[in-house]
Amino acid sequence: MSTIDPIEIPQSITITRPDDWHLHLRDGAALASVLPHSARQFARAIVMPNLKPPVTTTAAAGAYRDRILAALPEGVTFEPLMTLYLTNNTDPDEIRRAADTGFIHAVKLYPAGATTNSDAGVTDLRNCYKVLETMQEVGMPLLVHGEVTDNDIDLFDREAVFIERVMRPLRRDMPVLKVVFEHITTKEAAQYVAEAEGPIGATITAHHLLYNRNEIFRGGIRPHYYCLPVLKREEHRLALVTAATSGDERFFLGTDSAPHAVHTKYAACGCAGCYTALHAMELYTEAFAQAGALDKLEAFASLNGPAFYGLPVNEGTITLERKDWTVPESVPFGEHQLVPLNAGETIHWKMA
Ligand SMILES: NC(=O)N[C@@H](CC(=O)O)C(=O)O
Ligand SMILES: [Zn+2]
Ligand SMILES: [Zn+2]
Repeated sequence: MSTIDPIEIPQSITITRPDDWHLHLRDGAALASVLPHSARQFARAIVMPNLKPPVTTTAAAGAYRDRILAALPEGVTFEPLMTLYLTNNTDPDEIRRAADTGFIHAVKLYPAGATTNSDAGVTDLRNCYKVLETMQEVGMPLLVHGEVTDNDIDLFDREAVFIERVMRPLRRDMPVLKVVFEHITTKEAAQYVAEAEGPIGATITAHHLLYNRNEIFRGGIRPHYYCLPVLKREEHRLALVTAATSGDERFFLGTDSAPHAVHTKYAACGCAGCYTALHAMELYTEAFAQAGALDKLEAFASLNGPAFYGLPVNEGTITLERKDWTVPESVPFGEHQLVPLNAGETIHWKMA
């Protein structure tokens, strides 16, 4: 993967322990399989609520948090930062209850039908204005899967159209609401976030920093590179790399690691999602090294996210070494198997 002269790149890099600000942990036996991968690298993660059924109440989020903590291996510390799934019917009182818990850190907007397990999502954000006002009042961030779902809008344009049709009107009407534009994939989104007024941040995945849409079709159709929002053209990847390595504190790490059992990826209608929790920090380090910006990795991975969420920076550090290793072909996923991104490929950085 690396394109830079090896002598310019250090043999190792040590940074403050990072967090993952966008993660899918699933539930049950699947949760127990994937959780150690994240906990090995990250101290905390914003845990997505798109379970079946979705996590729509404070009580459900509390129970899910308990299951996550119970699934942690002996002696491993990891703090799940819980979220609620916004629906057309979310009650403003639920937001107040959530804010009072101290363990619910955000509310997630899935436009209905936009992605995996989004059927219960919001059909029209105007249904939610009372709830959004309450969120604004109590300082609860709104995390946004930013894609329109209209069938007349091209799949590759759905994020850019979302900015104009949903993001700008929303933020004009709710100027104090903290918003995270999740897993941004386009130069339009990167530019919007960099220039917008008011409290806004964005997460960027490792795969959108490393790959453009050719990767989905290289030598044949490769379902493990299919996620939503889908990988975009090279010019967009370059804009994301520029944003992530800029030092701008609005941009922070969110893997969007989204595990799906192998038989649901190799299917006539395969699921969207890339599994990167296994080697996330190695992939981000690769992306920053390729850009000659390893000095900007710590801000992106460990400092900007806590600043946005008003949480302390982690204690302790992690070290990544320049060392080749091969990503396994598959890993257990409950009673099934899961194929990680880059399965069978050589990665040039390894967590020490
Ligand atoms: N990113 C994905 O492609 N899939 C995610 C959902 C999401 O984050 O949109 C999933 O839960 O599988
Ligand atoms: Zn999403
Ligand atoms: Zn996601």
